[in-house]
Amino acid sequence: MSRVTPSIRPGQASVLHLWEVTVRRGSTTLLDRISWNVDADERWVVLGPNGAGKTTLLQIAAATMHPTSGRAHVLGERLGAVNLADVRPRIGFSSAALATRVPPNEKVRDVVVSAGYGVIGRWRERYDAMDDDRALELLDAFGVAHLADRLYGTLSEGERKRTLAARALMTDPELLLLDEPAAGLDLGGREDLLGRLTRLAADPLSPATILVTHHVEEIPAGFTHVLLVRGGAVVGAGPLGETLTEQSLSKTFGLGLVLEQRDGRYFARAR
Ligand SMILES: Nc1ncnc2c1ncn2[C@@H]1O[C@H](COP(=O)(O)OP(=O)(O)OP(=O)(O)O)[C@@H](O)[C@H]1O
Repeated sequence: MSRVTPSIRPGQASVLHLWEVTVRRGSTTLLDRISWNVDADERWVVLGPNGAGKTTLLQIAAATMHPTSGRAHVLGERLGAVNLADVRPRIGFSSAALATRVPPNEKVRDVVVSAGYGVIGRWRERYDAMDDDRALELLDAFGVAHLADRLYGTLSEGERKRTLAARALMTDPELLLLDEPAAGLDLGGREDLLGRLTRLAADPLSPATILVTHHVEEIPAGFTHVLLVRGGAVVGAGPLGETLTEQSLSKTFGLGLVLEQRDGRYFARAR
């Protein structure tokens, strides 16, 4: 598949715009001239095998890492030209790395509400009743409001994932980043979470969303676009229906795959 041709400047609706973004660490190239644009009304899946560069890409999108070369605009701000701390509160981010940093003795409602201050773990910040109401509303949207007063450390893997997804939305972000939100969930937990993400995707008021996964089965119905990555480079990018094919998926994972689609969901197996 040919390299995606980028426009030079981000458009009006662009929330993320990468142009020839390369990330190197020593002699290793983590990302190799990635060009990619995400508009405000789009819901993207980033799909690729282990080590493809997905988490690195998400760190650029989260404004927590600079490219070694190339240009990255996040929410209209060019990385390197602005203080990244100004951009970060406008981004909701849920990841396995964050999950391990939440103190186990933190109340679930506080895990969510403390996102308003960009901190992990409630300390001396003052939150008003509206913040607490919003945190409860979001916990409810992910089906875990009944756990609001439990300690985070007592939650199951699936309950933690849902709590962190609620936290990611607490600041009403303009860009929502979900790194493997369904990893480690059982079948029921995965399907429940995907149903909630499908409803989120369908809401026109929801932020632009980027979801990283290894599995096509974890693509929520209603997501609109896919970025396929392998070896730090783009294999394909565009509307899901036309970009995610047996051929492109096989190329992304380096093996012959059969891909099936039913009711907006995808299923893959080795040929
Ligand atoms: N500081 C570093 N120095 C050298 N190589 C690195 C460094 N950080 C990451 N890498 C390598 O870069 C590649 C991309 O890593 P990344 O975590 O972005 O991949 P990923 O697609 O998220 O993988 P996974 O699906 O396994 O989580 C991996 O091969 C990783 O080992």
